[in-house]
Amino acid sequence: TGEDAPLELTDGFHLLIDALKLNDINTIYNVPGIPITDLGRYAQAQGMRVISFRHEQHAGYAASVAGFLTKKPGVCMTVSAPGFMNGLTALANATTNCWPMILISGSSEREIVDLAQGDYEEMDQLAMARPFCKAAYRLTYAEDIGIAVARAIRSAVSGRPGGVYLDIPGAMLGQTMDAAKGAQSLVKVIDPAPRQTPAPGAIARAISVMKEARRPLIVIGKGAAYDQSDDVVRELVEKSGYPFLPMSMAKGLLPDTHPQCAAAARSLALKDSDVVIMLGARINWLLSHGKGKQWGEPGGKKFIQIDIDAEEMDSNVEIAAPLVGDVGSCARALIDAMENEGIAPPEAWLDQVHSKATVNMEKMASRLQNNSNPMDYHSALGVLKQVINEQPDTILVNEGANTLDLARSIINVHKPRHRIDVGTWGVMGIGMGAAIAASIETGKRVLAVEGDSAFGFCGMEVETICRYKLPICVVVFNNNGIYRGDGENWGGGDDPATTSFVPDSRYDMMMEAFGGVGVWVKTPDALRQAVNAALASGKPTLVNAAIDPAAGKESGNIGNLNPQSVVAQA
Ligand SMILES: Cc1ncc(Cn2c(C)c(CCOP(=O)(O)OP(=O)(O)O)sc2=O)c(N)n1
Ligand SMILES: Nc1ncnc2c1ncn2[C@@H]1O[C@H](COP(=O)(O)OP(=O)(O)O)[C@@H](O)[C@H]1O
Ligand SMILES: [Mg+2]
Repeated sequence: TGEDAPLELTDGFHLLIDALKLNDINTIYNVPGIPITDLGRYAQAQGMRVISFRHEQHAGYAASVAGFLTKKPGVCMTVSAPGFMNGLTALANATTNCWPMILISGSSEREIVDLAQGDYEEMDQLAMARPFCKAAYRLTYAEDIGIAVARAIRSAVSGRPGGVYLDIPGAMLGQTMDAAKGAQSLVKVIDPAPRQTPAPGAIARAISVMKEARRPLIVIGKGAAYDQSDDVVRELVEKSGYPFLPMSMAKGLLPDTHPQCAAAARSLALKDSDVVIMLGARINWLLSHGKGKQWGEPGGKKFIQIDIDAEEMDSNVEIAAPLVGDVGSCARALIDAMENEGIAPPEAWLDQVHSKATVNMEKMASRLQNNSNPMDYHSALGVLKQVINEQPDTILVNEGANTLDLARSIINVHKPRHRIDVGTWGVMGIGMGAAIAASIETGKRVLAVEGDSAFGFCGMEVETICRYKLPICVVVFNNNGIYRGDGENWGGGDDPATTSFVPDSRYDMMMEAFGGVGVWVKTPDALRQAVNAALASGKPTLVNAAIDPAAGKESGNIGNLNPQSVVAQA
C-alpha cells in the first residue's frame, strides 16, 4: 500500500480467533455475555463452530470431553466472575481427569480489581483459577495473544494433560494494532505433546518383573484411551496373553467381548494376580488405593506402572517397575523387549480368569431377560446392552449411582472412546455436556443413560440439544429419586435423599417443550422401540423410563464410602 494508505488494523478479538484457528482449534463451547458476546459472533463469522449453552458448567464439561476425544484442548468461553466460577468446576474436573481444556473468561482490569473498586462482575479470577488447573495465564496486551494461546495449548496437552485458564480483560479485546504485526505475533505450536519414550533400563526392569509373573493382569485406564495408540495397546494385550481389566472409559479399547477381558471376573483378577501392569490408570479410590482384601494378601503383588507423569509412581503402593512415558511409546518398547525375552503367555491363568468371567456373565444374562413391569435396572439395561451390541458405533454417555454402576458392567463397549461417564471424581451432571461434545466432535449418534437425579443437574441443556438438532437420545432412568424412590427416613416423613422427586415426573415433556421427541415407557419392549426409533431418526429424543422405586441400592456400589454415625443409630 502507498505511504498515505490507511494502516490495516486488527484487534484483540480477531487476534484471539486467529490464534485459535492457526492451532487447528475450531470449536468454542460458551455462554455469551459481557465482554465476550462479540467474540463469539466474530468467531462464528470467521468459520468457527460456536456452541452456546444454558449454563457454563455444561459448556465446560463439553469442552473437557472434546479434549478427551480429540487430544486438542477443548475451549470453554465465559463471562467474568459468576460465569467464570460456573466454568471453574468443569476446569477442575478436566484437570482431575487429565483431559486438556482451556477456560477463557472475560475479566476486569487489574487496576480496578487490585483496588477492589467494585467493577461489574469483579473478581481476581487469575488467583481463583490457579489451584484448580495446570496453568493460568492473564493477557494485558493484544500483541501477546499469539504467545499466550501457544502457552495455553502446550500447557493443556503436554505431559499429563489438564485444564488451563486464560484470563482476557475486556479492554484487551478492544486494543488495536497493525494487522501485519499482529499476524507476525501469532504462534503455531510445534509438537505440543511430544512422545515420551521410557528409558531402556526401565524396560529391562519391567521385563524382569514380568518374567516372575505366573498370574499377571493388565489394568487399562482412560489415559490409555486418551493416548489413541489403540493398535499398540491391543498388540501388547494379545502378544502378552495377559487378562486385561478395562476401567470405565477404557472400555472398548479392546471390545468387552474379547476373550482376554477380565471385567466379569474382576474380583478374581484383582485378588489372585501376582503382577499388575497399570496402563494409563491410577491406583486411586476406584481401585481401593491398591490395598485391602480385594487385592488379596498384603505384599502379594508387584506393580509395573506405565504413566506419562513420573510423580504418579508410588502414589498409593510401591511400584516395582515404573515406566515413565506415553502409553504408545511404553507399550511399543515393552512388546519389542518381550519378543526378545520370550515372555510366555500365562495360559492356565488366563483360562481360569476366562472361565470365571463366563460363569458370571451367564448369571448376569439370566437377570437381564426379565420383562418386568415396572422395569428394574437389569431389565432396562438388558435392552440398552442389546441396542449398543447392534449399533456399536453409538457413543454411550452414562451417569447416576445405580444407573452408572450397573450400566458400566452390563452394557458392553466395542470401540475406543465410546463410553463417557462421571470420571475420577464421580461428578453428577456431566451427561448433557458430554453428549453434546460427543455429538459435535464425532458426528455419531449418542445414547445418554441418565439417573433421574443426575439428569436433574443438567436437564436444561435439552434445549441446547434441540436448538442444534443433535442426534442425541437421552434415556432417564426414572426411579423417582436419588438412588431409590422409596427409602423410609429414620426421622420420619419424606427421606431427603430419595423420595424427594415428584412421582412419575414427565421428563419426556421437557424435550417436547423444545421441539424434540418425548416418550414415556414402562416396559422393556417399549424402551427398545423408543430408543431404536430415536437412533434411526437422529431426532433429539428423551425416553423417560419408569424404573421400580424399590430397585437399586443407596449410592450404588460405593455406599461403603459413606461415614457412619454411631450416635444416631444408638
Ligand atoms: C455434583 C455432585 N453432586 C452430588 C453427588 C452425589 N451423588 C448423587 C446426588 C447421585 C445421584 C444418584 O441418583 P440417580 O437418580 O442419578 O441414580 P440412581 O437413582 O439410578 O441411583 S450419585 C452421587 O454420587 C455427586 N456425585 N456429584
Ligand atoms: N498419553 C498418555 N500416556 C500415558 N499416561 C497418560 C497419558 N495421558 C494421561 N495419562 C495418565 O493416565 C492416568 C489416567 O488415570 P485415571 O484417570 O485414574 O484412569 P482410570 O480412571 O481410567 O483408571 C493419569 O495418571 C495420567 O497421568
Ligand atoms: Mg434415581
